Amino acid sequence: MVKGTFITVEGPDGAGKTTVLNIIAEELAAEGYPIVQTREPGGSPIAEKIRQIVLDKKHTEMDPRTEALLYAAARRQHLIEKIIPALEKGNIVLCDRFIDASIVYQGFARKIGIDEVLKINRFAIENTMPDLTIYFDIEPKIGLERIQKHRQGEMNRLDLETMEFHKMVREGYLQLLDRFPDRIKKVMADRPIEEVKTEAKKLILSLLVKR
Ligand SMILES: Nc1ncnc2c1ncn2[C@@H]1O[C@H](COP(=O)(O)OP(=O)(O)OP(=O)(O)O)[C@@H](O)[C@H]1O
Ligand SMILES: Cc1cn([C@H]2C[C@H](O)[C@@H](COP(=O)(O)O)O2)c(=O)[nH]c1=O
Repeated sequence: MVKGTFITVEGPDGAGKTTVLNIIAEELAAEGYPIVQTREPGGSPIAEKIRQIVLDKKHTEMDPRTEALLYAAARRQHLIEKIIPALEKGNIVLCDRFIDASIVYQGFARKIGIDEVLKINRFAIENTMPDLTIYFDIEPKIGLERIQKHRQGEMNRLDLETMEFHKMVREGYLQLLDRFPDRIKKVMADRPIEEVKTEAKKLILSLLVKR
């Protein structure tokens, strides 16, 4: 039986997910919570190798379905090697992106189709879904400007997509938010880091007290 709590963060590129998750993970760990922080694509040795392939700027010829399969494969390996064992031990797993990213980026923005992408992801995750997903909402222009300003050298293949693609990503997330209001909670991410962190942490703590 799974004893832990599975929490994911999602949102357009540059929304501040990683920055805020790092702070929350550190604070919760210092407060005594058993935290396992991880990310997608990646989070385990094999999945990190897949990450290098899928995000490589040189791979401009990658087919959308190949891309979707690589994300799903990385997800499967990460789940089996890291997420499920951590949940079985009763940890709180904080994961930077998960299945919603595939639904939005590959299903919606790449136009493969949400049902097609869901099918391969159901195969990958069986029935392990997050207990809570915090969606960091931001206009893509602001998110991309943040990335360009602070970490231009680290722009990956997806960051370099068209503005139209990034607008579709946000639109896709907003549709998911409407579809799964019990699981996905929105935080406005175009505010100072401290404010975004406080609101996201509140959502996490309110879930933890219920369990
Ligand atoms: N609230 C904020 N206000 C201003 N700058 C921010 C804020 N949050 C994060 N940043 C900065 O924006 C940049 C992108 O942040 P971060 O890498 O955390 O975003 P992300 O959502 O994880 O992006 P990606 O999904 O592309 O990895 C970083 O350089 C970070 O310092
Ligand atoms: C899990 C997942 C991710 N993506 C995209 C989203 C981002 O543009 C990159 C990951 O980079 P990050 O700096 O670690 O956020 O990959 C995707 O398209 N599909 C997915 O399933």
